[in-house]
Amino acid sequence: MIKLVFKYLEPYNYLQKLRGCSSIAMALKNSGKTLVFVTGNVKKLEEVNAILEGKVKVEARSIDLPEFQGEPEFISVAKCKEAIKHIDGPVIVEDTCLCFNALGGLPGPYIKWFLKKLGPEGLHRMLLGWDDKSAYALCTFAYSSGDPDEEIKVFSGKTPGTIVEPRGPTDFGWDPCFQPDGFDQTYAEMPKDIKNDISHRGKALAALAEYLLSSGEAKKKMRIEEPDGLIEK
Ligand SMILES: O=c1nc[nH]c2c1ncn2[C@H]1C[C@H](O)[C@@H](COP(=O)(O)OP(=O)(O)OP(=O)(O)O)O1
Ligand SMILES: [Mg+2]
Repeated sequence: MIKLVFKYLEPYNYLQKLRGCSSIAMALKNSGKTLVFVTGNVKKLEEVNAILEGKVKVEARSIDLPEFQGEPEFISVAKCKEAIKHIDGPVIVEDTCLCFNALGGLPGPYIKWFLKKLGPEGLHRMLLGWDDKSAYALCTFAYSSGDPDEEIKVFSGKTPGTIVEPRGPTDFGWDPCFQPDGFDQTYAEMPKDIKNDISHRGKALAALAEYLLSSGEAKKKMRIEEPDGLIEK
């Protein structure tokens, strides 16, 4: 009997659902083809490894991909097309946006440069003239099976929150100034497993894992197996 591990996606349940998803890990283990995550950001890699730990083995390749402009899906697909030039086999990349609602979604995909020049404190100050401090973090993964003729698939995760005065450790980007809705801690202050459970990245990876589990094509490419009893519908 086949069980769909990811039927719907609710906060707090992403990791629990991923934990039930060991067939992906088994498949990738047996496949000889490892899923390669191309990123130049070690903190992203840490989170991806923590979220997929024991389920999907991800091999990292540090390549500084171009910073494309445009809508998040376009950027992610463009990064993926660039990445598959360097990798033989299945590849994932992701692009992360931080979008301020008062600013029509900006900085969005350009957050990297705003963060670099202004820091988390400056990001908070950008909204001082606005009553609306709401924002959302958006993560867009793009997956290629490795076959350049095949369509690149996109998986997104979005977490709403508020831009606050920075609080907590400063080791990962804009985490200190983003407080997700329903929490009184910023991403930086909260335990890593809680962030990963509710984050833009956790949600996007849950959607990606669901696809890998349910897609016949991906299963064939990576020889994903579904042992009887592990999954049910
Ligand atoms: O969960 C996060 N919490 C806080 N900050 C974050 C997060 N995720 C990305 N960030 C930062 C990194 C970069 O300053 C910008 C996204 O830009 P983005 O192009 O996607 O990342 P990147 O260039 O560092 O790595 P990559 O080589 O995968 O493109 O936001
Ligand atoms: Mg980048």
